Amino acid sequence: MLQVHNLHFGYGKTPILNGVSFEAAPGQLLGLFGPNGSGKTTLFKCCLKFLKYNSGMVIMDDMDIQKASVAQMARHAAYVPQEHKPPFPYLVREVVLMGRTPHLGGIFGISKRDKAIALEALHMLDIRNLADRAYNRLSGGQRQMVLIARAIAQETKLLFLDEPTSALDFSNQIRIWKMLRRITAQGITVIACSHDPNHVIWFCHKVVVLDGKGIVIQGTTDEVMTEKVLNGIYHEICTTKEVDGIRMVVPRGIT
Ligand SMILES: Nc1ncnc2c1ncn2[C@@H]1O[C@H](COP(=O)(O)OP(=O)(O)OP(=O)(O)O)[C@@H](O)[C@H]1O
Repeated sequence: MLQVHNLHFGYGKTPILNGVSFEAAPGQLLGLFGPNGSGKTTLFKCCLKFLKYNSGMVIMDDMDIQKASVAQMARHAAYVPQEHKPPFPYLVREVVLMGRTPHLGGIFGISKRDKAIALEALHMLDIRNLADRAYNRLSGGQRQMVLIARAIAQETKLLFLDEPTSALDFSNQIRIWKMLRRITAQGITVIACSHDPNHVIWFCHKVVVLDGKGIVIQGTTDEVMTEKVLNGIYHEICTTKEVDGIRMVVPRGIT
């Protein structure tokens, strides 16, 4: 569970998050939505203690993150950044195994169980075939899936994903969003940024919309992802349609 109370943060004198408050319950997939530069990554970084917020409170389960050590944070939350390219040619299975670091047991180091969990995460993402490839020689989309596998292997109750399918083909996008929905059914809380309103409508339970100053609106996906709200964000270019019972956003005026 994640609770954010009245969070304030700015870069220097430029405020980005003004009194941000929201909650993501166990088993919820929460979408973080808003135009470029609206503060989504900044909010993630504040929640993960990569940035020090000016005031407010972030609670993970029962833990106030201000009082948490790095090791405690890593046992509570996994993070998939937008982009990550390490300089060393680690193998994919080594990168995924790094997700186990917060759980490694002292002198015993990596156990058979850790290896099995990492392997299972590769299976879940359907990328076992990449296990012995050098991570820094993969395509952007392949790297994105490896990072998601690493986060799954970390076995945390909270997952933060920054545009998790931005580099993926259509089929992999849908596969990954479905998988995120499946893991929420196990009680995991997933918070994911997305620029695709359809992904938010189809897969998220709740959504928080940011605008570079704070929250514009939040609520269930049906309440928030309306034509009116989307046209406010994207300057009147959206229309919503229903196809086979599935609601979708399409751009106006492209024919
Ligand atoms: N280190 C920094 N120093 C100063 N300003 C920053 C810094 N990082 C981000 N910003 C600014 O803060 C604002 C929010 O950026 P952020 O990356 O959080 O937005 P975002 O919603 O994640 O954007 P995108 O969808 O484009 O990834 C932007 O105006 C950005 O230029």
